Amino acid sequence: MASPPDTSKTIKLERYNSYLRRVNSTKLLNASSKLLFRATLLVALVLVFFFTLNYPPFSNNNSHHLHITGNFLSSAFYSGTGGAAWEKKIRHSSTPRRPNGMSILVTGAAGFVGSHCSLALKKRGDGVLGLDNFNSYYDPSLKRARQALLSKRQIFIVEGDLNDTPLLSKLFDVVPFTHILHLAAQAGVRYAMQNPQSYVASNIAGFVNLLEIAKAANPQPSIVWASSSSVYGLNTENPFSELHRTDQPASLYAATKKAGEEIAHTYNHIYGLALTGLRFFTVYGPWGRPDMAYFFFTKDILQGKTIDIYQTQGGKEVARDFTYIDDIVKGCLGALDTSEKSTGSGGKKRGPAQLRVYNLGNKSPVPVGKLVSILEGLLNTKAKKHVIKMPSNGDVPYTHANVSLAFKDFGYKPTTDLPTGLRKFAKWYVSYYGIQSRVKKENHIKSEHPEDSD
Ligand SMILES: O=C(O)[C@H]1O[C@H](OP(=O)(O)OP(=O)(O)OC[C@H]2O[C@@H](n3ccc(=O)[nH]c3=O)[C@H](O)[C@@H]2O)[C@H](O)[C@@H](O)[C@H]1O
Repeated sequence: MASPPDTSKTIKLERYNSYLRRVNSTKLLNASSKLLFRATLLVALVLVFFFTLNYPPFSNNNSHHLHITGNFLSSAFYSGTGGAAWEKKIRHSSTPRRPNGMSILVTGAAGFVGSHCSLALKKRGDGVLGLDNFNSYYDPSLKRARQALLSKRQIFIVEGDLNDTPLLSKLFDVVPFTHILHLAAQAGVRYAMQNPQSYVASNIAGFVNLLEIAKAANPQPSIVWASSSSVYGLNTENPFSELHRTDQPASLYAATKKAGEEIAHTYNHIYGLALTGLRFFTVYGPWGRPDMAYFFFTKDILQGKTIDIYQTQGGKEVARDFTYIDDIVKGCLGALDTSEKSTGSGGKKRGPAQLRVYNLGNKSPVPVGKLVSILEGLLNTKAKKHVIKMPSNGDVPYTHANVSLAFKDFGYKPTTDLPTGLRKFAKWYVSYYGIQSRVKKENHIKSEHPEDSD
């Protein structure tokens, strides 16, 4: 009889295998609980992130917020926006202090025209909330200084971009703005050759984004926005009237502003938004833009640097209808005051709405050579002039506004001539840049406190 097989080894092996299975299953258990623990931690962190921002996106009655919250979180995180305190500041800044006052969102509020208009609106009792991305197209410290000035007058500027849809939506959720004064833009005629995309991003994409938000808002705001004298481009009729051709822009800047006018037509036509475009003519004055000729000429003259003075290809002087900031502010307020209500609601047009375009100029073109001689007198310094043919950079030879339409509709009447306006600018300039002692001594320009200049 065959002896039974020796199973002792098999039994040992089975015991060993069962031991291994136990060990492995414990390991597996450990690994999966670790995984579970980490996932829970991650979820908890995300939740903490939501709630520390104190931002109530899910209780919002606008359903589109649900899918844009993620984007808003990123913008909120980087710009320090969101939260009850932030919303309170926004409401406080936007609340009118006069009966029937407006509640206005001013885009580009840290900019030249934006800061002046914000102060003027606040002064008469309107509620003003600013929006500005503080980009570095020119020295952002000047924008910060304007912001400080506005802040002293209880005007809050939200730091954000026109293309930040969730941010704009949020602002309209917090405040039912009656008006938008849209001045944020990529400005400058010549810079368009260096950075064309920035013009498309701000002046076209950003504008469309703002209009999308405005058309969906309830109530829809009325909108006044900055177009430009540059839309007249190669127009040769003179002075420029709103009836003249604007289909021959000479620069991409002008083309984007002209595109803005056509886009405004579309949103008025489809959604009933009331829109007014203002064609500004070379605006100058205290707190101005350092990229503009009168500003950098002043700087260069004081520093003894050579300045280029452009002539047309035919050897004629280049001229501009330089318009003083206070006149432009009056024009902006006049346009706001005569704006009718938008007619749409819930993103749908309910009837025809107002659509307007106005020139805001000075009716009095001045050659650039004359501008320089006025500055030389004010600064008591001879400029080192380099007269050259105007490069092919998008500039036009002259501008000259006919403003009779703006006069008829809201009494627009420019009152500051170039020598008077440049004197005010020079006073501000020497004070702001702290060079008053030198200029004052030599030129008897009494510096004025920057706040007095608006
Ligand atoms: O009305 C507008 O819609 C635009 O106005 C402004 O553009 P412009 O009228 O071109 O002003 P600005 O650059 O100050 O040049 C002034 C003059 O100096 C000449 N110029 C310029 C530079 C130079 O080196 N030499 C020179 O002679 C130059 O040829 C011109 O004749 C705004 O910048 C623009 O954003 C837009 O708002």
